[in-house]
Amino acid sequence: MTVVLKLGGSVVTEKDTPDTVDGPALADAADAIAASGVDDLVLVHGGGSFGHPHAAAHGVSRADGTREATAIREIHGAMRTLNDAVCDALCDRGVSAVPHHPHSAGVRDADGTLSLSVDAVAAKRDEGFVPVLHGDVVTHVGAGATVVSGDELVVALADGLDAERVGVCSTVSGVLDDEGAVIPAIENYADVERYLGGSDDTDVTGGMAAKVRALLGLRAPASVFGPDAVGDFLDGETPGTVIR
Ligand SMILES: Nc1ncnc2c1ncn2[C@@H]1O[C@H](COP(=O)(O)OP(=O)(O)OP(=O)(O)O)[C@@H](O)[C@H]1O
Ligand SMILES: C=C(C)CCOP(=O)(O)O
Repeated sequence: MTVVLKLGGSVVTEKDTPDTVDGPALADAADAIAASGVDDLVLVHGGGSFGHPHAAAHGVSRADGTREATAIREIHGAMRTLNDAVCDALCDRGVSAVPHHPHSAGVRDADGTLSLSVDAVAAKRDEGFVPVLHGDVVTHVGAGATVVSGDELVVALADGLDAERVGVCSTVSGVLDDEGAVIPAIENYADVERYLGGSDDTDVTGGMAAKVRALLGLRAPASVFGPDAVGDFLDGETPGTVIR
């Protein structure tokens, strides 16, 4: 049973300090993953204070591209640095985490549709590794290169690998209503659109609104939950908000 789990960039980084890992938060998440014993696991992490400020500085988003190789390398390089930190934290705890960089595995066509080759991800999983992907910058036909969010990768991986469970860990304990209460389940974007905003920090991919929209497109149900619930999710529980 394949499980796809995204660790939000706002969880594993200090999102208001550029290029800074949140060491204790990353350690907690890595501890929970190591303790879970889930072996068919594919991980994704977001950009946090690594990808987003560099993308914003170059005017690059999911829709606005760049043709500057230096900009592409800077954004991708920042994400590789964060990916190294995430893989290090996992390997230090005995998890066989290996990097998988979407920049070399994905492409957007002219209308923005993402194609992500999942064969190499599946092969890593089948060989007992835990592939660790990340939000990145990918070639975009007609636009140079644009940002791909970790949430889009979660959708592509979950469907491409026929995952049975999908988890998205953010700083919030779920999708919240206007009184700050966790919405238990979402089946329709229009029902919750009025509650959904962008991100509190520099975020070129859209915060919770884009997250919910992307997860509603999944075949498998997805849970959105906070950092304290990673272990519960991996133990088979459904903390936070279920999106189906
Ligand atoms: N209705 C809502 N419920 C919960 N969070 C919301 C809501 N509307 C907006 N948000 C914001 O969405 C943000 C979570 O999305 P964000 O994209 O920042 O998280 P992430 O996935 O952890 O980070 P990253 O995009 O760097 O990976 C939070 O900052 C939160 O304030
Ligand atoms: C900004 C970059 C490069 C990645 C964005 O990924 P996300 O934080 O999952 O939206």
